[in-house]
Amino acid sequence: MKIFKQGAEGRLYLGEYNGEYCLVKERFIKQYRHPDLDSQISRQRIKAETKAISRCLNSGILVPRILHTDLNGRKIYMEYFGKAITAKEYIQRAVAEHEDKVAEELLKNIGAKIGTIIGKLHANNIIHGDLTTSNILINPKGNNFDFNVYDIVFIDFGLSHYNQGAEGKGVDLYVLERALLSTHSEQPNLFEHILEAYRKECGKDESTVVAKFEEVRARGRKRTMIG
Ligand SMILES: Nc1ncnc2c1ncn2[C@@H]1O[C@H](COP(=O)(O)OP(=O)(O)OP(=O)(O)O)[C@@H](O)[C@H]1O
Repeated sequence: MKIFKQGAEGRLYLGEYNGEYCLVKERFIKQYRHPDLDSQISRQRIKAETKAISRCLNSGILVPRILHTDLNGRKIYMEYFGKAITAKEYIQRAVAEHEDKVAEELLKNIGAKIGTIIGKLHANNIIHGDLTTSNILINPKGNNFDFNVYDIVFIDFGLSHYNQGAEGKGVDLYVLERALLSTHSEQPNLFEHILEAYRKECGKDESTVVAKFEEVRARGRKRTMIG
């Protein structure tokens, strides 16, 4: 068993299900939590992830297929994108490996693509819950990595939920903006590129959601100032 990633919440490893090579995501038991509560949270996350993934697939949004869930074993077996890198890595490499103008164009394109997908998620009332560039995969279409030819795959739906209201969507955008500000502080235009494409895609509630996002952001600023 090859451990792929070991974090505080759980571990990822490469496994097999029904003869298919896959990624297994296992959540740890938290000793500090009451066992019943811990088991409830873990089940809730796994269910949230599988539900959101099936909603995404029905809406034509690329996500890893779920091959199997094991609620008692706290495991999800999912499709593994072996050639993919995270959007975080893509953005860092795009900037490091290209001249400014080319890099700006690549960032504009990826921002537009990401914005369109988040717009689609929200048009289908899927709130991701943890939008960061580590939770977006860039999957090359060919065998060799090409900065222009790739699919975008959203992952990590454990904190997701289904909600038609503007608040959840506004918060989703705010979480992403904060993540970009801390992870990609040298690319201040990235969020604007995302928001521009988002507005075109997210449907009839577009202006209500963006107003809500601005309200959430203003609340966040106030909190930061007060400390
Ligand atoms: N289906 C997949 N195919 C390829 N790589 C993946 C896949 N799912 C996750 N990864 C990789 O593993 C990393 C962590 O995945 P994920 O965010 O789902 O796990 P997590 O335990 O919730 O992590 P964290 O708590 O840090 O968010 C991703 O950033 C990505 O690099």
